[in-house]
Amino acid sequence: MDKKQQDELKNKAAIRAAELVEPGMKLGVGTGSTIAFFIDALGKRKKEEGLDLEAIVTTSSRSKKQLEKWGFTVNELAEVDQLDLTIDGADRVDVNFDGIKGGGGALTMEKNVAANSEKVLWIVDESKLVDRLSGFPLPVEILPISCEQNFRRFRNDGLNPSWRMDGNKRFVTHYGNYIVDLNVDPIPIPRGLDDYLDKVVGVVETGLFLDMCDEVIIARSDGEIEDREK
Ligand SMILES: O=C(CO)[C@H](O)[C@H](O)COP(=O)(O)O
Repeated sequence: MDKKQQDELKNKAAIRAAELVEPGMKLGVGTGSTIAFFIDALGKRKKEEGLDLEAIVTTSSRSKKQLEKWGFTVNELAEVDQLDLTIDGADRVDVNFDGIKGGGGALTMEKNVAANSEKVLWIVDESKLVDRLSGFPLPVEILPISCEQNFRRFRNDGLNPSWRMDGNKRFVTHYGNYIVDLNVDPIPIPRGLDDYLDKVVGVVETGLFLDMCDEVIIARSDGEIEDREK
């Protein structure tokens, strides 16, 4: 599938997801190229139908800017008690609705927003669907203070780490941290790896999103849009 076809699929799935947003909702909005299509579809609903939301929270300055361009007022998560629905993309989704996220480096915000949402919906094209989490490095956000020690620890523990780069410099997250991508493919026991990473002092968050997603909208290459609920 070339990029143009993949973008068409992302756009189709994004339009379907935007139809599920109800007036008055408190909505979480993720980050990425699929979500950029979703924000445009949501913005069109605002323009054409006057769609009004009680609150909208997002997970990157990129998405925030795009939402504001469509006239939405963006709230901070801390100002909102509980979100009704969060719509986001994903890098990989397995048969249990567990996923890898953080390809765009926004995993910490994305996980915080998802964790404070009644329902989480991911929109993906079918290339992201896998039986077991595989085919995409696992992003881990780490504090700069102990980053060298933690990088060595991951290497010694066989997790094949690589630094996320931005040109010839290390990529820096919204919170001023680094991202290490772990090249474990497939991830044999996602819960076990998440528990291990959770115990490493200096790990801020991982791109393993386990037991968080409730629904996935999948755009298939045959043109069909599939809506799977857990
Ligand atoms: O987790 C993410 C950003 O941190 C994105 O949701 C994920 O990378 C999917 O991106 P795209 O829609 O561009 O394929």
